[in-house]
Amino acid sequence: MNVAIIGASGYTGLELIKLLLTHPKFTITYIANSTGDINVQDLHPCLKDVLNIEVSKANANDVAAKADLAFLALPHKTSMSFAKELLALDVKVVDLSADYRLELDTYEEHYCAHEDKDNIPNSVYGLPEYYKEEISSAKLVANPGCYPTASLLALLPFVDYIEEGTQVFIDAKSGISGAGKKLTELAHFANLNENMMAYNPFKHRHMPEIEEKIKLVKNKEFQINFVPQLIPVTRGMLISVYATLKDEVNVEEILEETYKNNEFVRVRKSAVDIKSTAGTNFCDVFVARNKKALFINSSIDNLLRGASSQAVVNANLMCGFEENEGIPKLAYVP
Ligand SMILES: NC(=O)C1=CN([C@@H]2O[C@H](COP(=O)(O)OP(=O)(O)OC[C@H]3O[C@@H](n4cnc5c(N)ncnc54)[C@H](OP(=O)(O)O)[C@@H]3O)[C@@H](O)[C@H]2O)C=CC1
Ligand SMILES: CC(=O)N[C@@H](CCC(=O)OP(=O)(O)O)C(=O)O
Repeated sequence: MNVAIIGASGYTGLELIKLLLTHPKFTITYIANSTGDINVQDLHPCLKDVLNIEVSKANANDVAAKADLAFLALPHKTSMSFAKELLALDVKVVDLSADYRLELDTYEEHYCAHEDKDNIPNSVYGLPEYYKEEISSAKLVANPGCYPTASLLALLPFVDYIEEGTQVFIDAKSGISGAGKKLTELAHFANLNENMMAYNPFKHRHMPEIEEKIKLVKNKEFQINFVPQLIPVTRGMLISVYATLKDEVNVEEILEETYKNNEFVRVRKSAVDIKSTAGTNFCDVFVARNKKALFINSSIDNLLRGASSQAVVNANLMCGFEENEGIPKLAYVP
């Protein structure tokens, strides 16, 4: 199966290149960024003597001539214009941006005017543990955001047991690669080194994504109080959910039961850490209870489970391959 990567000069684009180079069923036949006219080895010096391919200026007709499926590792808004053209040319799309993740109203409230409204109903939310069947027959998969991936995998098993009307708090910590390769004052070494800070508390665009998916999957409405924070690491994401249960239920059993047939969620017996999932597609989850107080803890690699390896899992399912083909399990430890 021939595949294209658009946005190959970015952080998630590079992760896609690395995953697809060693994938047993996919072959990279086209890679692009906004300008083209450069060899991938000059774009990413880490690929010297590993991959020798010219990077093109992104063009949908060229993608359709060379590939059956395209990964869009593009900023939101840019993605939807490419996706629209590619789908019309019968190319399957896995979109890593936010463009097809939300219902139209929610999207337009938190992002911008949508330019491809017709394809929104055809898109499937690419969280395989909850949408596997739909992903398998999809032509367009909206890969979830990194924060929603880790938060939903932690929270969804417990939604039916949380006291309605109570507050759910999500404390979310991310490595700086979550912000992409663009330079910002926040990401400046002197600002982030040996430092930590919250940003956009209760206002982040992933809060409505989490609320919307809880409603769609579990038909329950919760006020999610989401606080993202930056920590001085390159990759990794640690989520801590705090909530109140209706009853003193066996939370360990609920978690084990939910994920017993899911290869890429590991239920841990103690609090999780980010190094054990870095470099992998795993989401590690741990749960603890103090009377009716609930603590759920999850960790992922924001660039992999939060973006590129989850995108390849979705592509595997869309193409009828095994979910785990070419998906990394060995963490960058120590
Ligand atoms: N980083 C992360 O942890 C996660 C990111 N995501 C999402 O994935 C997407 C990619 O993120 P990330 O890799 O971090 O972003 P980066 O900013 O690192 O890379 C963006 C890429 O998009 C390309 N691009 C921008 N505009 C165009 C255009 N008009 N035509 C062609 N290519 C274009 C850039 O190319 P050029 O070099 O030419 O500008 C670059 O390759 C985003 O939507 C992001 O929100 C999702 C989950 C996690
Ligand atoms: C650390 C950091 O800046 N993280 C990004 C989220 C990355 C991500 O998953 O964003 P998408 O919804 O665009 O896919 C942010 O807060 O905007």
